[in-house]
Amino acid sequence: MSFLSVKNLGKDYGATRVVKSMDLEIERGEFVSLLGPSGCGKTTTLQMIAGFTEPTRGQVILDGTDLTDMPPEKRDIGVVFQSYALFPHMTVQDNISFGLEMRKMAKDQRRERISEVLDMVSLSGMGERYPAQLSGGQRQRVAIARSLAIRPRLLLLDEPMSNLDAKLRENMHIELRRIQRKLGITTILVTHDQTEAMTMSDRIALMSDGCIQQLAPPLEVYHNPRTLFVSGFLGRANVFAGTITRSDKQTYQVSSEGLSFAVCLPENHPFREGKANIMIRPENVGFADPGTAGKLTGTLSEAVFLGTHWLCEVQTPLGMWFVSVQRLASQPGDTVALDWLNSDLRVIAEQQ
Ligand SMILES: Nc1ncnc2c1ncn2[C@@H]1O[C@H](COP(=O)(O)OP(=O)(O)OP(=O)(O)O)[C@@H](O)[C@H]1O
Repeated sequence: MSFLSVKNLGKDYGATRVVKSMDLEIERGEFVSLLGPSGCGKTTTLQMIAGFTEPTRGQVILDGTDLTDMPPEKRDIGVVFQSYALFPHMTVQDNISFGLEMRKMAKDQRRERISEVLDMVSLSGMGERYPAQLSGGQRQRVAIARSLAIRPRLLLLDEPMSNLDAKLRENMHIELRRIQRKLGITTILVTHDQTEAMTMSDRIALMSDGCIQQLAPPLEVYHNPRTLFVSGFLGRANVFAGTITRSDKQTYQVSSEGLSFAVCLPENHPFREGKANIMIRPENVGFADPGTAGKLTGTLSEAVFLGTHWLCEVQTPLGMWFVSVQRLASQPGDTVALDWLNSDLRVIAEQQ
C-alpha cells in the first residue's frame, strides 16, 4: 500500500460536486502537485486531506491509518497556506515554538529544533524578529520552517509562493525542493502555476472540474498529454483534427485538410483508427531548410523574441500554429515552410 492513499474522495456543496472522485496513491518521500485552473477543486482536496473540510465521500489513509474521521490536530500533517498566518505579536522563534509547545516538547529540544529549521530555510539569526520586520519571502520561509519543525508525516502546501515576486519564487522552488529531498518529507503542493509544478514535482496531478485528468511525471504529462485540456494547460500546443488510417501493421497515417503525415501509436495507445486530435509542441516544429518544401506551408503572422527563443505564429491550412525557434530569418508576411519529426506528433483520442 502507498504511504498516502486517497480513495474516491469527494465533496459536494448542495447539488454542486466540487470534487467528484479523487483517487491518489502517493509514495513516501514523493512530491506531488495538484495543478489546475482556479475553482477546479485543488484547495478543497487539500483541505479534506488536512482535515479542515469534511469529505462527502471517500477515505484518506496515511501510513496505514484511516484519517477520515480524525481531527486535524491529530493527523500529524504540516500545512502552509498562501497567507502565511504567522502570529504577528510573536517573534519568529516563538511562532515556530508554538507547535512544539503544543506537542509538549522540552525547552532545550525546542531551542535546538528552532535553530535547525531556521538554518534550513537560511534564516539563522532572525529568530528575535517579529513578522512585520521581515520581507514577504522571509515570512514565507518562517511559515515553512514552522511546519517543518513539527516533523510532520505529510506536508501540504497551498500556493505558498504565489505572493512572492518571480525571482524569489524561482529561488524558493529550488530551496524548498532541496529541503524536501533532504528530509524525505512526503509533500503535496497546490498550484495553478505550471512552471512551479513542472520544476518541483515528482508527479503532477492535473485537475479540471473536480477530477484528475492525468497523474504522471512532469515530462510525461508534457510530452504525452492524455486529453486536450492537459495539452493546452501545460505549455503551448498545436492541435488539429484529423483522420487516422492504418497503412500496415505498425504504421498509421493522419490526414487533415488534404495533407497526410505518418504518426506512431504506442502499443498501449487507446486509439487506433478514425477521427482524432493530433498535437505537436511549438519547440518540435521548425522552419524547413531553404529550398525544401517542409510538411506544411503557412504565412508568418507574428514573431516575438522571448530572450531564449523566438515565438512565432504561423497561419496554416491546419489553423494558427506556434513555432518556437532559436534563430529567425523570416519577416512577418513571408511564406514559410514548417517541418518536424513525425515521431513528435501525439494522438489524443478524445474528440474536440
Ligand atoms: N464553502 C463552500 N461553499 C460552496 N462552494 C464552495 C465552498 N468552498 C469552495 N467552493 C467552491 O468549490 C469549487 C472549488 O474550490 P477550490 O477552492 O477547491 O478551488 P481551487 O482549485 O483551489 O481554486 P483556486 O486556485 O482559485 O484557489 C469552487 O467553485 C468554489 O467556489
